[in-house]
Amino acid sequence: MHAPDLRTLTIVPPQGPLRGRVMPPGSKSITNRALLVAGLATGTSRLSGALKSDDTRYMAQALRAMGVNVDEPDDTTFVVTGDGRLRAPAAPLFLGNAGTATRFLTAAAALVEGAVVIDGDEHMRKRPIAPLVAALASLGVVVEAPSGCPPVTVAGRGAFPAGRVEIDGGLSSQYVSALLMAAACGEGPVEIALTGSEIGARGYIDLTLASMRAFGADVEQTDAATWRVRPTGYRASDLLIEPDASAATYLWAAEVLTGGAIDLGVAADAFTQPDARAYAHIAAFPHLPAVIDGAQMQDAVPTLAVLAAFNATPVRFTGIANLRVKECDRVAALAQGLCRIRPGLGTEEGDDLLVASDPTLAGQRLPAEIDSFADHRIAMSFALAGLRIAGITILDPACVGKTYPGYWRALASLGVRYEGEAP
Ligand SMILES: O=C(O)C1=C[C@@H](OP(=O)(O)O)[C@@H](O)[C@H](O)C1
Ligand SMILES: C=C(OP(=O)(O)O)C(=O)O
Repeated sequence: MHAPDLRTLTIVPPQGPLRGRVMPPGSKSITNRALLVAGLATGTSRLSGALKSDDTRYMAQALRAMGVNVDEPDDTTFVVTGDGRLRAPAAPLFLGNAGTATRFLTAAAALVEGAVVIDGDEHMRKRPIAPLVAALASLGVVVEAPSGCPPVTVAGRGAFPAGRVEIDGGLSSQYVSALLMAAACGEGPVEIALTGSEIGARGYIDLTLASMRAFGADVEQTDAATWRVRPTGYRASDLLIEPDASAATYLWAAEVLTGGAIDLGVAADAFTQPDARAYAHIAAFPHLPAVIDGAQMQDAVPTLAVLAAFNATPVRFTGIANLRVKECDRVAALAQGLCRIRPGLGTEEGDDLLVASDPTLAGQRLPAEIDSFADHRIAMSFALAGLRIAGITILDPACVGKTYPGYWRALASLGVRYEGEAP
């Protein structure tokens, strides 16, 4: 019943607390970083605990198309063998709606000798990449993206130019991560400096630095907004990838919403990913703070916003302007979904989201069709509302395959049923 090819999924609220053990899949962010840097290394790297999902499949396929050998001996392992070079792919690299793969490979394409076209689906084609393109061009890379979004064409000349590059990471920290990772394969040292406003997602830069260092890169922060990357290239390495913190937020929220006990097999403070910061808020439920700054836990905002609907008091989400350029406009999608459940439950105020909150929602039957906008996080977070409200239907439930293909099965393993499914 919870097969991912269904067009809609209506959740039956469980009768009691959810209990059991569910391990979230491997981190998307770390898997796609590790795949890239392992692909740039010389030798064989074994990545275990990895995520297998749409986003990581696109990265793996793109690397294969550029001559890297990527084997998949089991459901959670990639074995990557490279020779320190990327070759020109025969066809455009299609990366679906994987922001990490698209941004990271745009910078890495400069390492190819020849043309690389980086493209994605209709959603990716609306996600801005102009700041990264401008930064690469300023270093002398021949690159263009006429619409400011993919497709991007890079005419690589086999090396990443040395020098200093400035980048505005305000719209996406992935631009900065992309430059950092490619820079280790520079012709000489590369200095990467942030301009513009402070980037929201510093934690993702830390993840990038950790992945680079795990594969032998030499990168140092020279001041609050500048990194210097030495031209070491990468050394093949084995890596155990931690579970995905963003995926964990749904399980933490399911636990507090149902008063249950879900063992994730990993403590909240063991994560190195930014979204693990959401745990402290989730653990405070139903007393979430009046204002949550989502900047440092961006992908957890949909989870927190749906949880906030059941909170004792209203919650305002700030620092979330760049949620408008994720897989969909998440600020608008969250407001719309919340209002489908009950008019006025979610309101956009500028770029803030105000969740009115109403603990009496729990236990009611409020049939609502939630448009996922092809966004895995919208689908997964509104499923949480379905744990306490009868009649919540998620449209396009298969979109969870972007980062958590086993999500519906994971909830089912905890005792959640879907309408039409035998009890
Ligand atoms: O670097 C990463 O792995 C990510 C950075 C964040 O995106 P932005 O930097 O575009 O905000 C986050 O939303 C995305 O899911 C993963
Ligand atoms: C924003 C996300 O993904 P990406 O930018 O990697 O496509 C996400 O997974 O929530």
